[in-house]
Amino acid sequence: MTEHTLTVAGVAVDTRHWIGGERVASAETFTDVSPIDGSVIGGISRGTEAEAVAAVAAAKAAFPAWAATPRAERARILHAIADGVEKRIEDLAIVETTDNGALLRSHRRGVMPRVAHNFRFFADWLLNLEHGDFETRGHTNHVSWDPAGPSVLITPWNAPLMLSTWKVAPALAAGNTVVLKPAEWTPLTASLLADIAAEAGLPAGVLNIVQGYGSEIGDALTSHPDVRRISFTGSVPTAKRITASVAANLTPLSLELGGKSPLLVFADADLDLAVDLAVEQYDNAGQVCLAATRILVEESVAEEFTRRFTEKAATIVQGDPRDEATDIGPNIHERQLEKIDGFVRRALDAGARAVVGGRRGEGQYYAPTLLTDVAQDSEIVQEEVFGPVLTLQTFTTEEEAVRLANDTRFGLAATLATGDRDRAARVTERLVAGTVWVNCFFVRDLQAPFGGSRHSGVGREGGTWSFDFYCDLKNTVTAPKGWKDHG
Ligand SMILES: NC(=O)C1=CN([C@@H]2O[C@H](COP(=O)(O)OP(=O)(O)OC[C@H]3O[C@@H](n4cnc5c(N)ncnc54)[C@H](O)[C@@H]3O)[C@@H](O)[C@H]2O)C=CC1
Ligand SMILES: O=C(O)/C=C/C=C(\O)C(=O)O
Repeated sequence: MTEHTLTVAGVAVDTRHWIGGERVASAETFTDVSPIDGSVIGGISRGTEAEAVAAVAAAKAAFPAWAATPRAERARILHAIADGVEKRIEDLAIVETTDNGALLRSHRRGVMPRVAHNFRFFADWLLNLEHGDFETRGHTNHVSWDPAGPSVLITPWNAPLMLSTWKVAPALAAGNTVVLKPAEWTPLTASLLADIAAEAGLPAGVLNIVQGYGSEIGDALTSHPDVRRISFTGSVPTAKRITASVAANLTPLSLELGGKSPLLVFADADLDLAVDLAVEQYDNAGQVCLAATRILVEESVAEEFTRRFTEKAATIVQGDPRDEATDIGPNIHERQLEKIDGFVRRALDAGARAVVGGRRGEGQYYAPTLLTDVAQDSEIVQEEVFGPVLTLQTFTTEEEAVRLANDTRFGLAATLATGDRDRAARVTERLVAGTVWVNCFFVRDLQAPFGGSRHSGVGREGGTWSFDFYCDLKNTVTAPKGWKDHG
């Protein structure tokens, strides 16, 4: 324990950066606050450009040796990190919940096991890399995956360790070194990951973590000429800024951004299932990029759907995310709550009706909200709120349903509730979305491509898409003749 250690729910967390295998403190700190009750968790090193540059230098220095480390050894260390995550699931879960307010039970049973899986999955991916050689007019083509170099990974607060390790694990497996910049509202579990990685034997400089405000250190990271890959999850405005900053170096960029995804409920659907799917969109207090926040219901069942939805929504337990019985915790930050409430106020002023909720609760909690009487071109239908706010619109034909579903600038996901397979196939084909769920939601598999079209992102993550992004793919074509030993 040092003066830089915080005790968070009984867990020791270092508040400094992790650069070149050492803890580095900034002269200044920023204050980390728990959304559960607004209490101050403590001061975290407030990174400067100098520390951002030092982290890239450490990643650059460590790159040749890590890239040359045999695959089996890289995979072994990644599995050791997964072991470390599994041993510390309880610590990681309670620290994450304290920091971002998402449900403790989800962190324990779902999220942190997935964090370990991220490392195991990409370790195994590395060991099974293969693209069979193939021939062109007698010449042999051989594909190889060269590590790309230092990679900057910038991550958000809504699923901090899960979304960070989604990037860290494939980058490390591919042989890249990493500078991770966690979101300033949720800095803690990244620091624990540094401890776990060091204990697992990850060499110094292979994983570096710089804490701080994106607005202060983001450009230093993303415009750095030694950075070979950048992967970002977060908002569209920040993505645009990063895109501009990488232009000088043409640094390859992966962007996973927001959404305004539809849930289409057809009259032939199992209505109870459709209602369950709709209420699920409040999970994590609506702070999920994939959330289907626009409910589109076929006119003939809209009244009944709304009745059942309202009944079901009334049973949602909102409160302390550490309680097993809680369904929805707080929103991340006062600033975010003001943003959410602003969206709702403006929608109500414009004539929307709050069938459910429509106001702030105590502290950092926002009442689960369903708004009807909203126009397709209104702000509340077009913009990502990132809070527990859903809209409900109706349609009368399949054609209209598809048109409304596709009519935003996003294209991340879509969910269908229908009892008709042919309809599901027809509609799915016409939807602009990176993921379509039919009669289900949030069934996720790391093998699947994940990401969005239009303003929802650039590129895909998951499986081969993540792994290949962090590599310089090379095809070597060898002639059949010319070898001295063959004459
Ligand atoms: N798609 C998603 O998963 C997410 C979407 N959002 C959306 O963004 C809205 C605003 O949330 P914010 O926290 O402000 O998102 P943000 O996009 O500003 O933050 C995400 C990450 O980007 C970093 N960042 C900020 N400015 C940067 C810069 N100039 N260069 C490099 N990195 C920078 C932040 O420090 C953080 O680590 C939300 O209301 C929501 O609509 C936010 C988080 C996640
Ligand atoms: O958990 C997943 O598989 C994906 C989660 C993605 C988000 O919550 C996000 O990017 O906001």
